[in-house]
Amino acid sequence: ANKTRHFKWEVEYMHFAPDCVEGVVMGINGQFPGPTIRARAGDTIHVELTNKLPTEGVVIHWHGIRQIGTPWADGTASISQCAINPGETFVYRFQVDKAGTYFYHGHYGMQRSAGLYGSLIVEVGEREKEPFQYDGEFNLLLSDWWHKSSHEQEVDLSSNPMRWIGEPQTLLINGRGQYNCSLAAHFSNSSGSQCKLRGSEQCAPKILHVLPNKTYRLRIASSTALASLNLAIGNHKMVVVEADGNYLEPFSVSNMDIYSGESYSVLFTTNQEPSKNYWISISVRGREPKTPQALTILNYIPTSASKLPNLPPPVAPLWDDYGSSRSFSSKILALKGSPKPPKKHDRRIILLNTQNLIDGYTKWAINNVSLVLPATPYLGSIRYGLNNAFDHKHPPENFRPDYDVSKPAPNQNSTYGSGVYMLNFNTTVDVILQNANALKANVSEIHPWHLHGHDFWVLGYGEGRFMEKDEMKFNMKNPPLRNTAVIFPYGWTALRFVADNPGVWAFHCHIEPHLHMGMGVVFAEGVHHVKKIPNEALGCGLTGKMLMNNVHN
Ligand SMILES: O=C1O[C@H]([C@@H](O)CO)C(O)=C1O
Repeated sequence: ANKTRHFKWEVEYMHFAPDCVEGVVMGINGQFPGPTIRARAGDTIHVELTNKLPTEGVVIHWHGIRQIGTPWADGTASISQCAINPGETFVYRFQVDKAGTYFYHGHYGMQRSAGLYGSLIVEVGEREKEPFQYDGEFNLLLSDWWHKSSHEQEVDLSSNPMRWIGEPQTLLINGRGQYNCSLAAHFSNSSGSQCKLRGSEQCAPKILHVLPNKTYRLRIASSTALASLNLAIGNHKMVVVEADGNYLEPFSVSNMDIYSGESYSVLFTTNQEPSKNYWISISVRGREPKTPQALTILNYIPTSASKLPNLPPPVAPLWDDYGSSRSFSSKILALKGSPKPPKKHDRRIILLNTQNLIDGYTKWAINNVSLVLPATPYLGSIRYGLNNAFDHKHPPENFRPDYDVSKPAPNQNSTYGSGVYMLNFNTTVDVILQNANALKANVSEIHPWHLHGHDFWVLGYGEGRFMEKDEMKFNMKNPPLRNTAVIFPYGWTALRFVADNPGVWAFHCHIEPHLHMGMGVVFAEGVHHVKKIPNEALGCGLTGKMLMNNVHN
């Protein structure tokens, strides 16, 4: 039988030392990361969220949950709801319809960077079975951490000239990392010192205790604000079986890339020498690494957990070895029997990603429009026909045919916009994400794009500018279903989804500072089918005024 799982949460700032340096984190019920939600497919999650932040609003997005029939519970400020004010309580009530590894996080300003995140794990329904077997499981929620507050980061990003937030000080595994020391200092020839941890500190790594000759499931999700990651387990192969809540055709790797917004399950077998322990390492990929590897230990019971591995930690592929990144991505294919994409698209939207300047402010723009979120959340304004709530100019479907994606833009200026891509209900939409050169010559960055309210099929990746003939190479046989997909430097990525979920949905770069600088678009479909939106989601902007007028009339 399906259950409703009740949670009462309070979001508040608290002192914490995620990387052994005390700072302030945004925690939930005194915990950082927030509490793990565990449920079964078909269950209803009921979170009564009270904002205990003294002076700022908050929302929580349930990343990977499609919110079918509950678009107001998607937790995106200015899109699905008004931010919850200090002292107020908002109820998130939604169904988790599909088993998988998910997480939740703040979706307002830079609150994810402030530490507002946690795991959401959906097990298969009572009478269902996973298509693989294992003896035990662990959960790794990965994130990155700065010593500057998220408020200072926001001011820095919004300044003229922009001050970039820089690379994170520390990578965190389950909210724990070590700043300025390494568990494996004895293997490095740099001056790094050996961490002195007794195990009771907030930053002490969570060790994975395993029995020999068993198979374990590792659930992994990346909530990083910026970093692209690579995970490896010393001496152990991993079999990748799930991505973003969808089963994959299993494949074996010795290390794997994980971009912000992605989740995976891998299986590994404890078939190594049991008198030793092994490293689990998280390293930076895709940006010049200035952040040391994060480490924890795979401990073979009954070997002492404090015995450090006698080999150096795994070495990740070089940060700019995109060949290795592409090769990993190309192995991700849907498990046989998974839903297949419709053969034809009804509409194809091509989205050029550029870094721009608007009056000297550094921004990211999509087809030359940098997203600014309106004061009235779109879901309410579209549902109730409040036409002045956002730009009614349709955002562009494409970009200039003579644009050279391999060079800095000849005209680096762009415009602000809050327009919406209105999708016809139940139609098939292709999105081609087109990467380009950033402001500086010879720079093009990785961007993991995340879609709310849907999974999409990843039909293919290519280099250079997308051409109509590239669709001949789309994988129509077993493309993976996902909610996040990366664009590689100077490349394109082709996605297909069916606009079958009434609501308004963000589609954006999951690098939090990039979204903050405008790197996203908004899709809306079937909004007239949306049932009564709770008033608590509407109490701001023009919908707030509408509610007040209704009371008075
Ligand atoms: O948005 C960004 O800005 C910086 C750099 O381009 C300018 O400082 C960077 O690395 C980003 O990803």
